[in-house]
Amino acid sequence: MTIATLRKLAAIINAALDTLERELAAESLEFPTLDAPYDSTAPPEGVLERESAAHAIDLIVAASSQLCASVRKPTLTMVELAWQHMLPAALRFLTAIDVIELLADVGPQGMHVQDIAQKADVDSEKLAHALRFCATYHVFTEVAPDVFANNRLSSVLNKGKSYDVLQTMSGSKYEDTNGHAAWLELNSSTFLPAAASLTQHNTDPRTKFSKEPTCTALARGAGFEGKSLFAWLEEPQNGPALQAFGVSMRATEAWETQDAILEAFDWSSLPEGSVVVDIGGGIGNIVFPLYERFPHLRFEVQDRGKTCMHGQAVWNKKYPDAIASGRVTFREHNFFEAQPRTDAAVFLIRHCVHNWADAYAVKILQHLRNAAQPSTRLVVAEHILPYACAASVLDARSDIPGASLEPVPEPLLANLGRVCGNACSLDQLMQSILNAKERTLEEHARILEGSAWKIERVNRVRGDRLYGHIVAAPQSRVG
Ligand SMILES: C[S@@+](CC[C@H](N)C(=O)[O-])C[C@H]1O[C@@H](n2cnc3c(N)ncnc32)[C@H](O)[C@@H]1O
Repeated sequence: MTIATLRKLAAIINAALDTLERELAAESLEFPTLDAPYDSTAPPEGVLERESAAHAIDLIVAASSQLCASVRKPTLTMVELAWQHMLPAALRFLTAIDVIELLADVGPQGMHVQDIAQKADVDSEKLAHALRFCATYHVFTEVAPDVFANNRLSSVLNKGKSYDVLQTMSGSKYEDTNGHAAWLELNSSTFLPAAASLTQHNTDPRTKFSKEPTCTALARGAGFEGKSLFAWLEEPQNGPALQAFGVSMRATEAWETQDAILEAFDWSSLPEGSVVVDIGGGIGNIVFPLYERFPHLRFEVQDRGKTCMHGQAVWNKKYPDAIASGRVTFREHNFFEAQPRTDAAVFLIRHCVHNWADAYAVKILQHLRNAAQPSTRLVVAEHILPYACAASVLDARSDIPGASLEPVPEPLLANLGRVCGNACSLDQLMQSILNAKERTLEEHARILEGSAWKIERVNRVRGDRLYGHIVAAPQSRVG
């Protein structure tokens, strides 16, 4: 490492800022300020979603975090990493007492902690320190000593209801939200015991090689060994967690390029009345944009019984005609049993294979293969984990259209470091709560080939380096 290497990182940041400035200036727009709430519909946000701007932002995130890791005293960085769990703990506290919605009502001048504490009936000193901790990581702005306002980051956790309405609610506050507050709640409470138990689980001779969903770090930590996460979530005492889980799936849409599902497959090429079956579709949220944009298609969402019931209620509220007209159906179906729909044009499976170790994932995919017609296509929507080193021939899989990744500038990590951090965190979460994983392209290819599907192409919507839609066609039938 030399100063010249550090300057290369700074040059990457400067060049990427030039790109952002150019793209925004072309439309007489400014970069959105960190001090104002996030509005995904504002014109600058549309520009920032475009491929070239999104890539420039990735380069800034990768280069700036690599620069910080390079220049800062290592002991300070490692101490900071050891404390990372405190941030979601503080955010959960603030979300639970609806601070974000309270601050949304007062706007940029913010509110004094004494007033927030009085309304929320909590200790003002503890509250001030939690808010300052978050503001130090750019979530909330401390506009004056002990006066805090929402900003671009904190506003993402807004549950979309006024503070006063939230105080009158007896049921889940997460219903009809963007899912981000529910995702925070789930990860900072329900899933938290997994982190504390991971080392014990991975070193105990009884459990360290387990690939079973019933013998996980979370099951050990939360005391439900012998049951799977999904079965445990359905127990009566876990009603709020199950509901938070369902709603939090909405937040997962932010992992992908906006409305990526619309470009994940050539949906318009499907004949009138074609059926798209969303396997393990949860409440059917990924179907929302497809339902709106492609009126010639019909949809079946399959999941476990309770989730289907929840999904039907969500659809009846959001699209009263959808189920009534028969264009959307829900079916309780266990994807480890024979697939009842043999007329599917597309089997869509999003964020399900990452919940299972390879042997289980192959079983799920085999059932789909056995129900496929020659024209049926499988669309697997998942992360495609890039290696942290320069991509090998195997990772690029250059024989598969769309699989290769553009090289990144030196000296960045090949997976753009922190840009890949969320996918790697999810990978670790999957391991600790389900003995499962996010997969590299090689790992995806292995389970698909093992279930007689042949990858036709990988759609990386608008150049997305982390997330892919793998389109596969049936190979010769398996048993
Ligand atoms: C991570 S969620 C993904 C939901 C949805 N596909 C999405 O992308 O938002 C996994 C889904 O698999 C469902 N699931 C788990 N086990 C299942 C099974 N044996 N049969 C059918 N669905 C199952 C869960 O209920 C959950 O809705």
